[in-house]
Amino acid sequence: MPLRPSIVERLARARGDLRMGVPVVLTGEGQAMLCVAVEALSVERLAALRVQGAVELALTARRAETLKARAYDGDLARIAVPADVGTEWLRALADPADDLRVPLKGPLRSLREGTAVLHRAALQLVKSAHLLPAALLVAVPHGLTLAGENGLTLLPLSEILPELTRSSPLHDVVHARLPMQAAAAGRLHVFRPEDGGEEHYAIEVGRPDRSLPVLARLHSACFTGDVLGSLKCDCGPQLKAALAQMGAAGAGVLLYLNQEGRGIGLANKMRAYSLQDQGFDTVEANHRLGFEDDERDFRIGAGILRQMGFSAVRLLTNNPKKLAMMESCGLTVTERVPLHVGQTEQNAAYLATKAAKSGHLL
Ligand SMILES: Nc1nc2c(ncn2[C@@H]2O[C@H](COP(=O)(O)OP(=O)(O)OP(=O)(O)O)[C@@H](O)[C@H]2O)c(=O)[nH]1
Ligand SMILES: [Zn+2]
Repeated sequence: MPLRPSIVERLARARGDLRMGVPVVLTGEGQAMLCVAVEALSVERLAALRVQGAVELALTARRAETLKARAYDGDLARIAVPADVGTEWLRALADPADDLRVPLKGPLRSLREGTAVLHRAALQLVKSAHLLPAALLVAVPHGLTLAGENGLTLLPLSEILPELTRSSPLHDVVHARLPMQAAAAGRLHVFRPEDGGEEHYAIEVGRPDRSLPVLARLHSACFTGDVLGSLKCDCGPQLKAALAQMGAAGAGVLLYLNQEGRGIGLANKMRAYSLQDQGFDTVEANHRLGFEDDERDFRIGAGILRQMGFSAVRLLTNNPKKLAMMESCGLTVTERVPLHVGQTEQNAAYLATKAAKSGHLL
């Protein structure tokens, strides 16, 4: 292997850069652009970007819709950033926290000339870094030289696009016995992706027969529900009930997928909770932040199950998308096992919204 980092390694580095507010350089379609995440932007970096050229803001069409800004590129909007605005102006466009208090943010001039391919990649990158989906971009004439001279991560579009859409291979780095309250015969496997992303866990209960459909649960991390016992969702009781059911049956597999907040990360989920306190439901809150309802990659769970030798599942879920994704990844779902536990007064509206808007089965 050469010393130079591969594109997968540079992408992992770029996510770290973006979280720290360090620019990366995107190239493609004969263009080069500096890119910084708005959430991590400092006053000094904004000044340094302005020295390089005109600054543009990329927002998802979801966020643009709330801001009443034109999204000429379909799924995203490119907004011209006036020379006299500061980081606060930009942050207010990225973060809906004070939308209700300050509804008119603008006027916003959307750009329609040229291409949005680098902007699109920039938004995918900041999302994958679990930041607010808002990026600042500046076109520069010599991206390669600029990156080399300033030690910036260079990301050619042709190399990163396939990586941004594929699911990284995962490796079972370690597994060990873990007796649990719900099942004395437990075993925890830690799966680590090759792309430097989140690790995921598989909890095997008993020794499930690989030739038979296994009782399985794909559980997405919910720090608030799983650990703190939040009453706003049903995650904690679902986790407990799934393990208890596997313990009682003597066999099963629970995947604990680190896709907090349906894939947007805990900070963004807390932003969504704050919007929910302003009266928006779980889906509306995601949209106002600029995300889709559900940003999870369900292929990960299917991949882990296959790697563990399972080909058929009895899936504990109320989410039809999980069933569809299992099937499309080549796993047979022989049965959906409903998992209705943990309904509270506080989560009744949340569960009703999931049923009405996200197709959850009651
Ligand atoms: N963005 C966002 N995420 C939430 C909210 N409430 C819970 N979550 C997250 O939603 C996910 C719930 O995951 P799962 O328990 O796998 O749920 P599901 O898709 O409803 O499917 P089943 O439980 O299998 O029926 C977790 O990642 C939670 O952190 C919310 O209001 N906003
Ligand atoms: Zn939850």
